[in-house]
Amino acid sequence: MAERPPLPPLRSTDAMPAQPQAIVVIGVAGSGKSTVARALAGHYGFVLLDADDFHTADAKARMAAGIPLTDAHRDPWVDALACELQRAAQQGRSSVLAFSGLRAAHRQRLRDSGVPARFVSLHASPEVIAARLAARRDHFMSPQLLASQFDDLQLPIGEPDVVIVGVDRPLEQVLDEAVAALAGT
Ligand SMILES: Nc1ncnc2c1ncn2[C@@H]1O[C@H](COP(=O)(O)OP(=O)(O)O)[C@@H](O)[C@H]1O
Ligand SMILES: O=C(O)[C@H](O)[C@@H](O)[C@H](O)[C@H](O)COP(=O)(O)O
Repeated sequence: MAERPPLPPLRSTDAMPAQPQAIVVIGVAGSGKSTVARALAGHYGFVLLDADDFHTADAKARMAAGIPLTDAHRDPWVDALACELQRAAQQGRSSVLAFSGLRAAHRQRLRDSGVPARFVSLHASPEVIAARLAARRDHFMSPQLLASQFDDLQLPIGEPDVVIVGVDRPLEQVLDEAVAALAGT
């Protein structure tokens, strides 16, 4: 992954359970999943997993060419992510996973991994996200794919283990809200 700047420190006020668990940071491309997941992993002392690191070369080439993944492409990738959550848990480690999680069935696949999971869903308008994607460098994902990302997004309405965080504000505020929302779950 590309080098990213250091993040601001967070207050560590919330007690996290001893049983290994997963926090899954979801949202469309450019919503801030990798950035927020990295900060949360540091905050809680959890293992950081980024779903971008588990794509095949073919899948990355497809996205770089501006062709969206289909669910048939995503299915084995999500299976591999569920295995990674299990692997960390078997080692007694909790994890934070950055994962698009656009499809309800794929969120459910991670729940079905057996690792207790909570989700942080990052939301902003297409205009805000488009500006961030346009400014992002050194990433395989074509900014042209944003429209298809919103088309494929099945909002996590009625999923009680999902907290929704608006990201149209400075990162420090996004992180504070995510930590506070997770503490309330
Ligand atoms: N709250 C924020 N305010 C401004 N820029 C942000 C914020 N969160 C993330 N970014 C920037 O937006 C871009 C996309 O973030 P990234 O973490 O790569 O998103 P994703 O993993 O969801 O594709 C990056 O350049 C990142 O530095
Ligand atoms: O960081 C990003 O820009 C995105 O997460 C990007 O990497 C892509 O969206 C997924 O990895 C592919 O999966 P989906 O087609 O399910 O979004």
